[in-house]
Amino acid sequence: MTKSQILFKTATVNDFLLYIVNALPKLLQQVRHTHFTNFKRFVKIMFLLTIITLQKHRSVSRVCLSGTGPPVFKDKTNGEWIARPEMSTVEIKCVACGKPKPTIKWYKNKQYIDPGMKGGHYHIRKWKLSILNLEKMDEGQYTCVLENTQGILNFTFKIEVLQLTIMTKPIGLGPNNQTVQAGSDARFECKVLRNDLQHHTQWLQQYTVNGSYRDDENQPYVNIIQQSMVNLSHPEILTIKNVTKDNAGWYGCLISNPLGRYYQTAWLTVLDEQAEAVDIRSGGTNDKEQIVIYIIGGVASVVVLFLLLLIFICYRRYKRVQSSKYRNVKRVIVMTQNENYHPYKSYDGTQPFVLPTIRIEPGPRRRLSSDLTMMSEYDLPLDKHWEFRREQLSLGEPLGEGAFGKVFKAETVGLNKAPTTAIAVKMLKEDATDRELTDLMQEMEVMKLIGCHENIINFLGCCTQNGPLYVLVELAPHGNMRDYLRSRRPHNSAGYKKQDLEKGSFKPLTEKDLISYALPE
Ligand SMILES: Nc1ncnc2c1ncn2[C@@H]1O[C@H](COP(=O)(O)OP(=O)(O)OP(=O)(O)O)[C@@H](O)[C@H]1O
Repeated sequence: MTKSQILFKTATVNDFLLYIVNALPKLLQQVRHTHFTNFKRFVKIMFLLTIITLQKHRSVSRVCLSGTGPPVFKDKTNGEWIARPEMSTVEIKCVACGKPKPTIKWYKNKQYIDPGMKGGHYHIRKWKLSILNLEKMDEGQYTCVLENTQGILNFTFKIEVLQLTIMTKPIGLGPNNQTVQAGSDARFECKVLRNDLQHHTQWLQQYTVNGSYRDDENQPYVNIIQQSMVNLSHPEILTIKNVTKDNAGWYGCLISNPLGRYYQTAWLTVLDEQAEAVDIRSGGTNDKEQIVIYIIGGVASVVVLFLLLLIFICYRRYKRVQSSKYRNVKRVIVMTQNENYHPYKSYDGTQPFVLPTIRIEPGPRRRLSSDLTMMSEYDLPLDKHWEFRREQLSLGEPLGEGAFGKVFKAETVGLNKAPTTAIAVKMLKEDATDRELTDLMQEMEVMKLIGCHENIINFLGCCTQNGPLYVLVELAPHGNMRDYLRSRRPHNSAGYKKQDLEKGSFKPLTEKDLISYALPE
C-alpha cells in the first residue's frame, strides 16, 4: 500500500463502511466528477466501500464434452450482483459448450437486447455483453439465454451503479445580531444550507473571563445552552425567553458533521425599560409632529381650495363682463360728414357722395318689437325725406335674389297719395355681412343722387328705423331685362325671322319690339 492507496485483503462484509480521504486535490484528479478550484488546501472526500457477496458457481465446466448435449457454462462472469461506479464499464460473459453449438441472447429486465442495434452503449460480441459509461439507468437485471436443440440454459446478473459524491462539511447561514427589549423574547436562527451527512447543531453562549471572551489559545469561553435532541423539533432556532441585561452578549451556532463544522456568532443587545420609556416619549414627540404636519397639510389644502374657488369666481366674472360688453355693442352706420353731400339735390357729377361706414360702439343694444322677425343690430342714419313707415308696407311674393340682396313684391298704402301701389322692396339676406349692408346703402345713396327719371327704376323710399333696411323701388312688372328677353327668345336660336315669330304659340318679341327697346323714347 502506498501513501495514496488503501488495500483491503480478503474483504468481508464488515468492511462495508464510509472512508474519508483527507488529501490534496492534485492527488484526487483521477476521481471522476471532481472539480477543485483551490489546489493548496486539503479536502475531505468520502468513499463508500461496497462488498459484493458471491454466489456459488453453477455448472461451469472448463472442458467441453465431445458428444451431443445441452448447453453447459464453460466460462462465466462470477457473481449475480455486480456493482460499478458511474461512468465505468462493466463486462459480463456467458460462454457455453454444447452440441449442437448453442446460440446466445441477452435480455435486460426481460427485454431483448438487439445485438445489431447501433448507437447504444451495449456491445455484444460472441459470448460477452459490455456496457460502456455506466449510468444510473443502466441498473437492472441482465440475463443471458443459451439454447440448442438439446436444451436451454440461462443466468441473470444484477448490475448496480454506484454514485460517487464529494461530501463537505456543513454550510450554514446566520445567526444575525439581535436587539430586543428587556422582558421580551430573543430569537436566533441558524440555517443549514448544505449538509451531506448527518449533522449536529449546538448553540453556545460565550462568556468572559477577566474581561476577555477568549483564552490564551484564542479559543472562546463557551457554554452549551442548546443542542440537537430527539425531542427538539427545531434545533436551528434558539429562543431566549424574557431576556434581561445579563443575556446580552455573544451567541454562537455550531453545526458539525464528520467532515467539519460551521460556526457563526451573533451579538444580542438588550434595551432596558428606561430606554423603552425614552423611546415611547420620543414616539409621543413624533405623534405631535405628525399632528402638526397634518394640521399644516389640512390648512394648506383649504387655502389651495379657496384660491382655486377665487380664481373660478374671477374667471366667471370676467367672462360675464366680456359677454355683457359684447351684448352692449352696437353697430352704427356713419355717413361721413361732408357739407357737399346734398341728398335732396339732383346729382350733377361734380359732388362726391359719401360712403357709409360701420362703426362699432359700446352701448345698449336696442331691442326690436316682437312682430319684427328680423332683428337689426345696426343704427342707421334717419333720412326723414325718404323714410317710409313700415306699417304702411305689406310684403308679398319674392321677385328674385341678387348677390347680396333679395327682392320682394310689396304693396304700400298712401304712397304718392295713391290708395295702394305695387312696388319692389330690396333687402339684405339673413346672413348678410357689414360690407353687404354698406353696399346696399351705397346703392340707395346713389339712387337718391340720381333722382327721378322715366327710363329708370326709380327710388321710392326706405325703411331704416326699428328693423331691417328696406329699399323701396318701382316695380318692373316684367322682371329684369335679361330674363324677359330670354323667355321670349325663339327656340331655334336662328334669329328673329318674321314668319317664325308669327307661327309661335308664345308671344315672342318682334323686331319692332326690340327696336323700340333700343331707342330712347
Ligand atoms: N324693381 C324690380 N321690379 C321687379 N323685379 C325686380 C326689381 N328689382 C329686382 N328685381 C328682381 O330681383 C332680382 C334681384 O335683384 P337685385 O337688384 O337684388 O340683383 P341684381 O341687381 O339683379 O344683381 P346683383 O345684386 O348681383 O347686382 C332681379 O334679377 C329681378 O329679377
